[in-house]
Amino acid sequence: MTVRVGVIGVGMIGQDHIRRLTHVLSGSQVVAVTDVDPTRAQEVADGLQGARVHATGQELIRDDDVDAVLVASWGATHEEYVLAAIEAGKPVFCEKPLATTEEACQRILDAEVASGRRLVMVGFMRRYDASYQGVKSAVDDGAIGTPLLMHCAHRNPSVPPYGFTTEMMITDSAIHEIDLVRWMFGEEVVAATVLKPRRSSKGSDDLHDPLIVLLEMGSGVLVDVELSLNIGYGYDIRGEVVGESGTASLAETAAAMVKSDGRFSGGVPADWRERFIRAYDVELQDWIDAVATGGFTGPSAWDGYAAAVVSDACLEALRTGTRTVVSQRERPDFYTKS
Ligand SMILES: NC(=O)c1ccc[n+]([C@@H]2O[C@H](COP(=O)([O-])OP(=O)(O)OC[C@H]3O[C@@H](n4cnc5c(N)ncnc54)[C@H](O)[C@@H]3O)[C@@H](O)[C@H]2O)c1
Ligand SMILES: O[C@H]1[C@H](O)[C@@H](O)[C@H](O)[C@@H](O)[C@H]1O
Repeated sequence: MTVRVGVIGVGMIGQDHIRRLTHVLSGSQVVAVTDVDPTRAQEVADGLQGARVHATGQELIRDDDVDAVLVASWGATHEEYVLAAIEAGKPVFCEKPLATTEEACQRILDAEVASGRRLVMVGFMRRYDASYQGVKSAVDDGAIGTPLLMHCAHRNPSVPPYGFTTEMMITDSAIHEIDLVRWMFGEEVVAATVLKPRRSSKGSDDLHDPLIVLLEMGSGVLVDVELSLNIGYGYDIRGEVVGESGTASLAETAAAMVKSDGRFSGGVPADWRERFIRAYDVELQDWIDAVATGGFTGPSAWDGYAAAVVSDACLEALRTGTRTVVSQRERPDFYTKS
């Protein structure tokens, strides 16, 4: 079966996912697109054979020729589309974040549980990255002993000078590490603290960049996350778990290390598209395969909700400057198979 996909939001990642669905992966075809920028939607459709443009996301979801929906619009718009896809009984891949508040994620959970079918997958692609999987294997196998700490760095070369707020450093960027550590350690974050170091002059005046986020896991594992969103030199994602008897770190990602003239050098990825290109491929193929067989896979709406609860606690910690306890609702049995 070829899964006929409709894409809502055809900006950077929407177009990148369309490229992989069309030219890299198997079993799917992009048959419809929409965007609040109709010119952009038309340009993207023109590059696809026979894809139609819908005026709205709601209209695209109702299209009988669309089997499954991919949401890649701005975070705050995800909720309405995910809810509409659930109502239409169609599988939906939603880019992170699932929604930008705990309340919005709760509405999605309630709707999916009421529908009786697992329809939502959230785009937390780092779980599909070979290097993160290697670190997780070392943790799970006991190769480094009981885990005690994790150090993370999330460095973007730059973010747009307008529109990217300090809060988005949490909701849009740190949300990756929030999901990642829940997956890495198989437990929940119970408290969060956000520290504001000296501000970089490279970001916009109202952006407090960098930030340090401290996440306390239920077992006592402490995670520190450096968020530097105007680091300049490239897209650099780092992670190291410290255990009682060893450490496990993400490897450098350069394809080659060149040694010459008494020096060594290697490339740093330009952006997330380059760094996680394989992870996105594996993640979306996994989704397409699950949709084709009527199953479900990957990070669930519960994972999206759990990350949003922590992200909300981080925002509170950012506002108040204090350690903030995370409390989540009881996990419905519906999500125990994740
Ligand atoms: N997993 C990842 O690593 C990753 C990487 C980049 C972006 N993202 C996520 O993907 C989403 C899009 O990010 P982006 O970088 O592509 O942004 P972008 O601004 O490049 O693209 C977003 C597109 O959505 C459109 N849009 C906005 N509101 C809409 C609405 N209500 N209906 C239809 N279209 C709408 C915009 O016009 C734009 O074309 C965000 O949620 C972001 O967090 C995830
Ligand atoms: O939306 C992007 C994307 O999620 C990237 O993976 C992340 O590194 C950026 O910080 C964020 O702004």
